[in-house]
Parts: sequence; C-alpha cells; structure tokens
Amino acid sequence: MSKNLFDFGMIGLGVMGRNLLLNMADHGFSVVGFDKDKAKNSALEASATPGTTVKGVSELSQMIQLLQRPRKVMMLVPAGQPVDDVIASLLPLLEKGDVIIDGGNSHYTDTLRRVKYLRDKEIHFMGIGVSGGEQGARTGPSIMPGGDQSAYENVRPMLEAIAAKVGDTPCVAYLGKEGAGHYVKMVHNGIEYAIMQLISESYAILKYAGLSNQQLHEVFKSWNEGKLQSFLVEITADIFLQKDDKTDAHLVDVISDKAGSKGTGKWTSQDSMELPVAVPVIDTAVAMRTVSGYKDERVKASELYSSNATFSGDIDELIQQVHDALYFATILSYAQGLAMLFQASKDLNMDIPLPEVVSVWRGGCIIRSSLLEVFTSAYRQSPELSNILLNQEVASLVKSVEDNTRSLIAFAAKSGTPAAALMASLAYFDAYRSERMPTNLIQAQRDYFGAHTYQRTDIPGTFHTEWGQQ
Ligand SMILES: NC(=O)C1=CN([C@@H]2O[C@H](COP(=O)(O)OP(=O)(O)OC[C@H]3O[C@@H](n4cnc5c(N)ncnc54)[C@H](OP(=O)(O)O)[C@@H]3O)[C@@H](O)[C@H]2O)C=CC1
Ligand SMILES: O=C(CO)[C@H](O)[C@H](O)COP(=O)(O)O
Repeated sequence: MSKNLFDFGMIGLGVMGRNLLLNMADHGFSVVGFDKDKAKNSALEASATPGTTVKGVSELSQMIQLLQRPRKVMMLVPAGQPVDDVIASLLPLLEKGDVIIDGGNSHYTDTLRRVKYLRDKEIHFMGIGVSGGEQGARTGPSIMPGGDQSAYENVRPMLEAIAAKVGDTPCVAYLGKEGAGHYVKMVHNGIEYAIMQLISESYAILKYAGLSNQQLHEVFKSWNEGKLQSFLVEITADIFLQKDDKTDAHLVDVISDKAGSKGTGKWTSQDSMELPVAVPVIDTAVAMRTVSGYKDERVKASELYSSNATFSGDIDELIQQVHDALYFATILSYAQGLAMLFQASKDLNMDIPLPEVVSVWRGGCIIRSSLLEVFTSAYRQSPELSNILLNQEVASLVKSVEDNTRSLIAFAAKSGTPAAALMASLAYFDAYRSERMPTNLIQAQRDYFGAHTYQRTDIPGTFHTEWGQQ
C-alpha cells in the first residue's frame, strides 16, 4: 500500500462535509475532498490546520485514484436524488469491498434501498447520522452509524477519533442494522424539533410577562447552569444578547417568525404513525412550524380575536413555573422519541441498542443535555425499557415538577399565550399514566355505528351489540 495514498474521501464540501473532513485531518488522517466547484476545493485546502494532509479535487475519478484500498468515501450532500446521483457516479470507479458512507439526513427507507442495491455489487454501504451542526462537525460531532457492521469496523477508528468525547468515551457506537443510523438521526431531529418548540413557547410566556432580552438572557443562562443544562438552552441564552448589525435592535426581534424545515421532523411524525407510537410533542412541534407559515392569516386573526390580557403576578414564581414546565416537557419529548426507537427497533428489525443511543447523544449533538446522563443510567439498568417514564429516577424527576407544570399550563391557557407543545406533553402524560382511559366509549361508538366489535373487561372474546334496541 503506497504511503502517498489518502485514508478517506469526502464528496460535498458544504457546511458539514468540509468541517468533518478538516476534523478527520486534525486527527491525523490524510483526506481528499471532492467538489465540482474548484473554489470550494481551494477554500478547503486553505482552511486546513498547518501540518495536516488535506487535498481538494474537482474530478471524482482523481479522488478515487488517490484513496487507499478498500476505499472509504463519505458523502455529505442534500438528501434525496443527490445521494443517488453520487452513488451512480461512484459505482464505475469503485471495486468490491470499498465502502460508501452517506453522512447526510437521508430517509431510512432510501438507505435500506441503497444498502440492498449496493450489497448486490459487493460495495459496503452505511447510513450514518451526524449531529452537531457546523461547529460540531469541525470539533466533535455525535455520530450515529448503522448498516454493515464489518464496514463499521473498517471506519470505526476514524469515527471514534473525530467524535465528541464524554470523558474518554467517544460519542459514536454501532446503532443497528441497515437503515438504523438514519432512523436514529431522524428521531434525534424529531426530539430536536420538540425541544426547540418548547423553548420558543417558554420564551413567548416570559416575553408576555414583560422580560427584556437582557433578562431572558440571564434566565436562560442560569437555567443552563442547573438541571436544564443543554446545548439548546445554552445557545438560546446567547441568542438574546446578539445585536443586529443593520439596526439598533436585538437580532432575534427582527427575525421573521416563519420557521423553516428540511423534513426530518415531519418524517419522525409520519413514521411514528406507521409504527404506531404516539409522539404528540414532536407532532405539535411540526404543526407549529406549519402554523408559523400562515403569516397573513395570523395577522388577520390577531385583529379578529385580539386579547387584552396583561400579566399581573409574581414574576419569580412564573419564571420557576416556566423552568419546571420546560424540564417536564423536555423529559416527555425524549420519552416519546425513545419509545419510538424502542418499537421501531423491533418492528423494523433494526436492533437499535437504546443504552448506546442515549450515550452517543450525551456529547456533540444538538439535543445533548444533562438529562441524557439520567437516561443512560436508566437504560444501563434496564436495556429493554419500553418508555423511560417507567424508570423510578425519571419518575421522581417528573413528579418533582408536575405541580408547577400544571400551574404554568393553566397560566398559558388563561393568558392566551400559545403553548401547544407544553400542553401536548401534559396531555400525553395524563393519558399515559391513566390506568383506564375513556377509550371504552370510543369502542362502544365504533361498534354502534359500524359493528366494529369490542372486547370486554370481564369476559374474553370479541363482542358486538345491536345498540339502542332496549
Ligand atoms: N447543516 C447542518 O447543521 C446539518 C446538516 N446535515 C445534513 O448533511 C447533509 C449536507 O448538509 P450541509 O453540509 O448543511 O449542506 P450544504 O448545502 O452546505 O452542502 C451540500 C454540498 O453538497 C454538494 N452537492 C450537492 N449536490 C451534489 C451532487 N449531486 N454531487 C456532488 N455534490 C453535491 C454541494 O455542492 P454545490 O454547492 O457545489 O452544489 C455542497 O457542497 C444534508 O443531508 C443535511 O441535511 C446533518 C447534520 C447537520
Ligand atoms: O440535522 C440537523 C441537526 O441535527 C440539521 O441542522 C437539520 O437539517 C435541521 O433541521 P431543519 O432544517 O428541518 O430544522
């Protein structure tokens, strides 16, 4: 094997690909990046740490010639057709045993299809979720690999080197068969949507109560020093301080309230319904991004249904209630996402190890938080836990904030402050902890109008009644 050959190739030198490649180089791997755009290749080489081995090329065949065998090529390109296009252009250039990794946010069903297609050609294909954004990719992301385990062993030293670390433990582990890596990343993003929505509702309530951006900064900063410690709370504190460079305003106040999305939150909701597993906080977060797009209608509705409610209460008490409700609903968001992974692992035959998933999420990723330490210990005690709400320690954390959560949600309802995801978390909780739900009545209705039959609580079997004939 020639020493002049490179260890690793990257296709797509955008936000993630460029930074992940530079991260690999910083850890001693020689790397080559491909982008059609020559300017991106020059920029890549110019931004490499001095002394590292980084080369940018604009011909794919040149990159493949430069790689050691078996070749290891990752792509970080937009999900969908670009991934298939890259595979099609790589195939004539690769040999049996080479490894292709899709590190983007691909839908797991696309990954399943590609694994099968490439297995026939004896090319190893892995779908790997990467989280941490631009900074995480550069300095240490959370990495969620799934697929071909022998290919994983091939790239494992490199992934362990570049991943975030919690203590000495790298935030990467083999997370299951075929599409498992992308499935876990999809659910990670669903939880990300939920927590971001919950934080934005907390912001809305505190803003309604009159807090300035400076005060919001201080509140979120202090929360990040306590049990709400998390990446998303931390960056939220920073956001409130950012001044606009075009006006005298704080930047957050001049940003349009129409939220964008690239699809992973919606996929989580859609796939939860396929299983089915209930993830209503995630569903609500997706729906609220949709509602945010109804700007013109919301402007009209705000005139039609205007509210004169103003805050008059104890602000410190309210801040504590918002804190506790955010903590409660954040736990519920993780619980729903993890319950979805538990079910998907079995139903879709992916063998997703939940203790490893929560461990990998402890560092580097967008949803990292101190709560993941609690969940890691819960799953280490009971790897087959169907829902973390059934763990004693998690239950005591939930119960410690339950009263304040109820008070806060009552406050939000009375004041007319939108808090749909906070409310969804409590509604799910109250249903989940119900020994008997009112769904016996739904069964009766279904049988009444459609002869759909029902089961009884006292006698086994299936029953139908000719309703209303007494
Ligand atoms: N940004 C983020 O925070 C995160 C993104 N992701 C995922 O990672 C993937 C990449 O995202 P990101 O880096 O942000 O995206 P960017 O848009 O920044 O970069 C995408 C890169 O892919 C290249 N590209 C597009 N189509 C092709 C193609 N057919 N063949 C070769 N190259 C192509 C683009 O080149 P050119 O511009 O020259 O067309 C560009 O360099 C996506 O799946 C995204 O969802 C995952 C985690 C976090
Ligand atoms: O994967 C990510 C972080 O983990 C990406 O940032 C993701 O694309 C964000 O999703 P959206 O654009 O839908 O908000």
